[in-house]
Amino acid sequence: MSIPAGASTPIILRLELSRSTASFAQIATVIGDTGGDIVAIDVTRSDAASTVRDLTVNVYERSHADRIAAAVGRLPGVRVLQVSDQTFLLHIGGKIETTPKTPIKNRDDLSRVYTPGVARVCMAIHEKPSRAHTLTIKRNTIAVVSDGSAVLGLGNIGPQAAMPVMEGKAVLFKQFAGVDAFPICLNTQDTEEIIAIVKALSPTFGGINLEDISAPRCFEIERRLAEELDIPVFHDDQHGTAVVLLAGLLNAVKLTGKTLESCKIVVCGIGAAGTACSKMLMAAGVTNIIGVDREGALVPGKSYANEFWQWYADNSNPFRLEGSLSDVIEDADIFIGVSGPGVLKAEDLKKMAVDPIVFAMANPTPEILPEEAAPYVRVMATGRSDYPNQINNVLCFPGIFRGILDCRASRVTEEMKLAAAKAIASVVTDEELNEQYIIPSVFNHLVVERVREAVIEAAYASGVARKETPSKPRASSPTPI
Ligand SMILES: NC(=O)c1ccc[n+]([C@@H]2O[C@H](COP(=O)([O-])OP(=O)(O)OC[C@H]3O[C@@H](n4cnc5c(N)ncnc54)[C@H](O)[C@@H]3O)[C@@H](O)[C@H]2O)c1
Ligand SMILES: O=C(O)C[C@H](O)C(=O)O
Ligand SMILES: [Mg+2]
Repeated sequence: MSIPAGASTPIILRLELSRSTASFAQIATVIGDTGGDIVAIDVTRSDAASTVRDLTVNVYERSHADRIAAAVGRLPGVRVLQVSDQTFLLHIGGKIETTPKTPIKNRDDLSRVYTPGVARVCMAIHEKPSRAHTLTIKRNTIAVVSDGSAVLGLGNIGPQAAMPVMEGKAVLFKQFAGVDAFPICLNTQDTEEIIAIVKALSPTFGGINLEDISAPRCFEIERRLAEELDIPVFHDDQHGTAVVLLAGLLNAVKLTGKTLESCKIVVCGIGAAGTACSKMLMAAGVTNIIGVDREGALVPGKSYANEFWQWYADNSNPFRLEGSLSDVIEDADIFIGVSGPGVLKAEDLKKMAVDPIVFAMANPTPEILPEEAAPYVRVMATGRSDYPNQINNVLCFPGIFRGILDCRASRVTEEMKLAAAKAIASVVTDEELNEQYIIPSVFNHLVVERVREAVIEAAYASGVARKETPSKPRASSPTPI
C-alpha cells in the first residue's frame, strides 16, 4: 500500500539492530506491509555488537507511526530507541537563534562592533542611561520569563519542560510583531527569588512578559515587579487571556442579542487566567459572575485560605450560589473555562440558558471538546488553533508589546488592555460576524496593527508613554502571512 502524495508526513525511527539476530530486509518488509514508505537510512553508530540506524519513513499520521514502531519492535534483535515526528523534528536544537545585524567582514568592522569602538558607545550610555533604548537591543527586546509552574494546562512540569512553550512565544512575538523575545526559564519557584532575578535581568530588556507562573504567586510577582521596575511587566496568562476573552465575548453576545452586563457568567479555574478574566469582565460591567475551582463555587461570606480567592468570593456570586460546577451552571448564559481538560459535561450544557456561549480555553485539551458541545451551544470557542474561534492570548501579546515598545511605555494600564480588547474585536466586521467567526485569526495581519495603534493611543492618554512620537512599525514587521 503506498501513501498518496500530500497525505504523508515523515517520521524518524531510531533503531538499534543486533548484528547477530536482526535482519534489515525483514525490517523493510514489515514497514512496507504496515503501509510505511522508507525514504532514507542513516547509520548513526556502529560497533561489533550492534548498529544504530535512523530510518526516515513517510506515514499518514502519528497513530500510523506508532503501529509501524510496534511492528518493527517485535522483530528479533531490533530495539526501537525513538520515534520522532514532525513536531519533534522541528524542535531539534530549539526554535530560535541569535543572528547578527552587522556582519564582521574585516578588522575595521571588528573595531566598530567590538573593541575599541564599542567602548565609546558604552561610555555614552554610562553618561545617559536612557540611551540604552536607542543603542542596545533593549529597544526591541523583551524577556519571556517562566518558572515552569503552570505550563499550559500541563501543570507544574518545571523550567526545562517549559522551554518549548517559551521558545514558541518568542517565535510568535517575532513573526507577528517583529519583537525580539528571549525565553528565560528559572530554576526556582520562590516568589522573592524570582522577583530578585527578574530585577537583575531587567537592564537588558524593554519589557517583561511573565508566562505560565501559577496562581497565587504570579499576582505578587507581577505586582512587585511592576512597582519596582521602570519597564512594563505583563503576565500574559492573566492579562493577555483577559483581553482576548473580552474581545471574543463582545462579539459573541452581539450574536445572541444579550448584553454582557445582563449575562450570568460562570468562570471555572480561579487561577491566573480565571482571576484576570473575571476582573476584566467586572470592569466591563458584569455583576452576575460566579467563580468555581476544584472545591466548587466561591461563595461570599465563606473563608478561604488564599487571599485572592477571598477577594474573589467577596466580590462575585451576588446570589450566593453554592455547589459544584454542575450545580451553579444552571441558567448561565456564558461558561468560561481556564481550568483543565474535560471538566465540563454535555449534561451541564443542557442546563444553561438559551443560546449558551462556551469558551473552553484550557490548553492543550479544553474543558469540553467542540464536537461534544456542538448540539447544545450557540457559540463555542477554545484556545486551540485546530478549531474555529481560537481564544488565545497570542491575539494580544505580540501587538500589545509592539505598542509598548514603540511608545516606550513605562507600564501597562487598564485603559491599554481595554483598548487592545476593543481593537481585536473590531477586526471582525458586523457583516463577517457569525457563530464560527467571533474572533479574528491570529494570521490576520490587521490584528497586530490595530492592537498596536490602540495601545499606543491609550498609553499616551494614560500618561505612561515616554517617547515624544512613537516609532513607526519596522518594515519587516509584522510578517504578512
Ligand atoms: N486560551 C488561552 O489563551 C489561555 C491563556 C491562559 C491560560 N489558559 C489555560 O487555562 C488553564 C489555567 O491556566 P492558569 O495559567 O490560570 O493556571 P493556574 O494554575 O494559575 O490556575 C488554574 C486553576 O484551575 C483550577 N483547576 C484545575 N483543575 C480544575 C478542575 N477540574 N475544576 C476546577 N478548577 C480546576 C486550579 O485549582 C487553579 O486554581 C490552563 O489550561 C491554560 O492552558 C489558556
Ligand atoms: O500558550 C498558550 O497557547 C496560551 C496560554 O498562554 C496557556 O498557557 O495556555
Ligand atoms: Mg501561558
